[in-house]
Amino acid sequence: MASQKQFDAVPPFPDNLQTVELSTIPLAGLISGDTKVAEQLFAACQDLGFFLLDLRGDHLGEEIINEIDQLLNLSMEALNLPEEVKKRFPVTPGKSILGFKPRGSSVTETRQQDRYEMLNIAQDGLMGVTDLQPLPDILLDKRRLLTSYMKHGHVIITAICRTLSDQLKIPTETFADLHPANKSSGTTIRMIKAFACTKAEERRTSMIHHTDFGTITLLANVIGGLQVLPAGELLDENAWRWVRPQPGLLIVNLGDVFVQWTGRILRSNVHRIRYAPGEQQNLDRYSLAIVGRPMSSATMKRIHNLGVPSEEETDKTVLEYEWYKMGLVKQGKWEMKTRGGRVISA
Ligand SMILES: O=C(O)CCC(=O)C(=O)O
Ligand SMILES: [Fe+2]
Repeated sequence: MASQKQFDAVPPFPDNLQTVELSTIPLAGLISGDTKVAEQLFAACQDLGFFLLDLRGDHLGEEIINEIDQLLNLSMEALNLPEEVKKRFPVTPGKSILGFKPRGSSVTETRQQDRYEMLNIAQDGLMGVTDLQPLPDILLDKRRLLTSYMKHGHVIITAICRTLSDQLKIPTETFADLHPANKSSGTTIRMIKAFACTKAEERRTSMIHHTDFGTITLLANVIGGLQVLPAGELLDENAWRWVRPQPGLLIVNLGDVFVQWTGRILRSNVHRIRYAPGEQQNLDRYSLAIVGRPMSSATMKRIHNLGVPSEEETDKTVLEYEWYKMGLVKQGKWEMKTRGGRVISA
């Protein structure tokens, strides 16, 4: 998450909102393999599939906070480039999420147009697995910063993978080995701009509720807007809870691949971008994510065989499964619901 400086520059997140209680995991304890921290992380990944990662007071963590500050500023510059520039680097609908996604190209739960833009930059290009995708100069100029952040994200993802494997009592490197930085994957750095809402009718969903497809998402933002649905019904607006952004804390959540790999022990929770609350609503909201995926050739097959039988087994590769899910989502045939979170019964 960004530094205190960035938080001081915007109106405060209101105190009177219903927020979700998230576990706070210290990065230092995660990396050093502290047992209590590992247990706490595993519990959070089963109970909600969301937790906070405290980057403060750790050398690597402080470096990451500094990079996030710079990259949030870069996100603002990139997403405010003239439309004709952004249009030269577009996503390819149905084929690739790399590039700029324009505002309003998807819908929300009310079938209204979305209220966000985003840019995805591939890990593959930054790590030299493939050529870097075409990008505007202001981003090419920051290639070193983007690559460094990507590598740091990979360190965090690897540490979380090791902790989860250990807690599931399978070989430590099981999940980490499926995330090599030098093999093709759908992992991206994602920059998002959710638009200010100055009129009452604009205070609605910006990005529709969803679960993340991959394994681990690392999210940094300053202005509120993210909501999760801990329990209850999608259409019950009272069941949604706000996530309070905090300086130095990354928001981490698990995606669908971990649910499949663990026969639904780990949880991929529904979330969405609502609107920025309180006085923050007058500002555009920028968020920066590393959307972590395993290597594309990995399969979705179950890896962990304790626990209950899973009714959603599939042999598809990660890449095949992603487009399969996207296809069903487009046709409105994919039930967007929280999955996983089962207690190990063996
Ligand atoms: O920006 C946020 O708060 C959440 C973004 C998100 O959920 C996503 O990109 O999958
Ligand atoms: Fe998400």
